[in-house]
Amino acid sequence: MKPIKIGLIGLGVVGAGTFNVLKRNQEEIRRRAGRGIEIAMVAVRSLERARPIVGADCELVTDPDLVVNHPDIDIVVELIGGNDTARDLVLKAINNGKHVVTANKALLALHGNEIFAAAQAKGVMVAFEAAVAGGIPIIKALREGLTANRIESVAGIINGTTNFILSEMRDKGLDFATVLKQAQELGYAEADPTFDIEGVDAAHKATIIASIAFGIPVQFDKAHVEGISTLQAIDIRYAEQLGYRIKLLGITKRAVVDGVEGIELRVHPTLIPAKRLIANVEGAMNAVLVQADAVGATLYYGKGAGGEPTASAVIADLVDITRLATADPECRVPHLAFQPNQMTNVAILPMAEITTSYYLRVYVKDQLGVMADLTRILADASISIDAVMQKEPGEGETRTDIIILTHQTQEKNIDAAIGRIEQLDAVVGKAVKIRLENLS
Ligand SMILES: NC(=O)c1ccc[n+]([C@@H]2O[C@H](COP(=O)([O-])OP(=O)(O)OC[C@H]3O[C@@H](n4cnc5c(N)ncnc54)[C@H](O)[C@@H]3O)[C@@H](O)[C@H]2O)c1
Ligand SMILES: N[C@@H](CCO)C(=O)O
Ligand code: NA
Repeated sequence: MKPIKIGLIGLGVVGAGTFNVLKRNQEEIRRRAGRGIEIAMVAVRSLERARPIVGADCELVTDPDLVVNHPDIDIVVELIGGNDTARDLVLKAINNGKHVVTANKALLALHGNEIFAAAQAKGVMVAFEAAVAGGIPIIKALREGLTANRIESVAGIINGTTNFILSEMRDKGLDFATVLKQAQELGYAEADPTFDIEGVDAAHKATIIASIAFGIPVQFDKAHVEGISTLQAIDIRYAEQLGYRIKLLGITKRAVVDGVEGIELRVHPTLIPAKRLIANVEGAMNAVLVQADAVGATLYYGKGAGGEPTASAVIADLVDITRLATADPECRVPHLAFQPNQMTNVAILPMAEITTSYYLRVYVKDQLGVMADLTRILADASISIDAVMQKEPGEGETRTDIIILTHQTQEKNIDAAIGRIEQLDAVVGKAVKIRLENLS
């Protein structure tokens, strides 16, 4: 059988990784796919930089339209990132009857519904394993391996850059800016690293996960997104003293509020008990914890970023498409796990309605009665306390930190209580609130 022909757009970290792995393992991959996978054309910005990577035989162009319009290309691999051009190119490729592989989570989180509908109409596949947790086959696991289950929740460390930053800050006491620079040099960070730091990249991935886990459309605009830029080193230390690690988690889970089913979809720094496996995922590594009714908890761990780990996922998609290209479209795995006409409209819940536990840090004047005031306000709001830590004021200081861990309550309750706490005379400035998940 003749090799399947690939057109690659973008030869950066992931593009070059894909080229290298395909070349290195081509014989093994051919034996698995049933036919060869050949990169026939690559669209790049700089021909000079690309030639040494692709070698003499591959056609190099600077116009990506030549790739998506080429009659002999079967699969277009989009690895340029961003939204507008990538959306245009992917839709053109689909309309030209080509299958698409993309690592672009931003594109799918924002335009996935449109892209999957177009692909469905044309009978082509859009594969995106690399878009979520890079090399970890989490899309495969959720869409296929766990297909018997009702999925209850997914919680993951799904941004390598921020996990690397949090780990290095905690372990080595390095400052934020130094570690971010290292993450950029190592090829983990997005072109715009604020996407990593502010939780946007993780929210793109969580949005895609929510859709596949629960059979709902992709709805990035409904996700709650908080990053690590305002996280203070002192809270990482206090959390550790209380037996917790702070991780940036992407969380999506089923919830019932006032008898109505909803879906939580949120990204924020989260305290996790230090003894949990996922709390010990360090550096740029990713991990995704899935709770499902039949299988129970399963944990997926590996490299979520970097050229070759991400290429591993891109090429797995190429092999899948190669195997399924001639199959009846009805028999292929649905893009979002559920058949397109079986998606539901369960609403994403507003943050006020979500339920979790909390870490509170309140900076107080060290005076009699302040602890009693804090506990009374929490008791009035029916919020029970799990642990309290009061720090001794430093030498010559009259103010100190009180740290409280709460049991589960709704976000609107804790916010109302914090409002009252901040009005106390003894309380200085704003309270720090960090969500806490036991992830048992
Ligand atoms: N780097 C990772 O670890 C990683 C992991 C998973 C997913 N991703 C995703 O993979 C995609 C690519 O990421 P990357 O890290 O390789 O980025 P990158 O910046 O290293 O590479 C992108 C390349 O595309 C080229 N490019 C941009 N516009 C182009 C155009 N119109 N025509 C031709 N070339 C063009 C750029 O010159 C650059 O070489 C992004 O969507 C990213 O979110 C990256
Ligand atoms: N910037 C992303 C790349 C992988 O999607 C990360 O740090 O995880
Ligand atoms: Na993946």
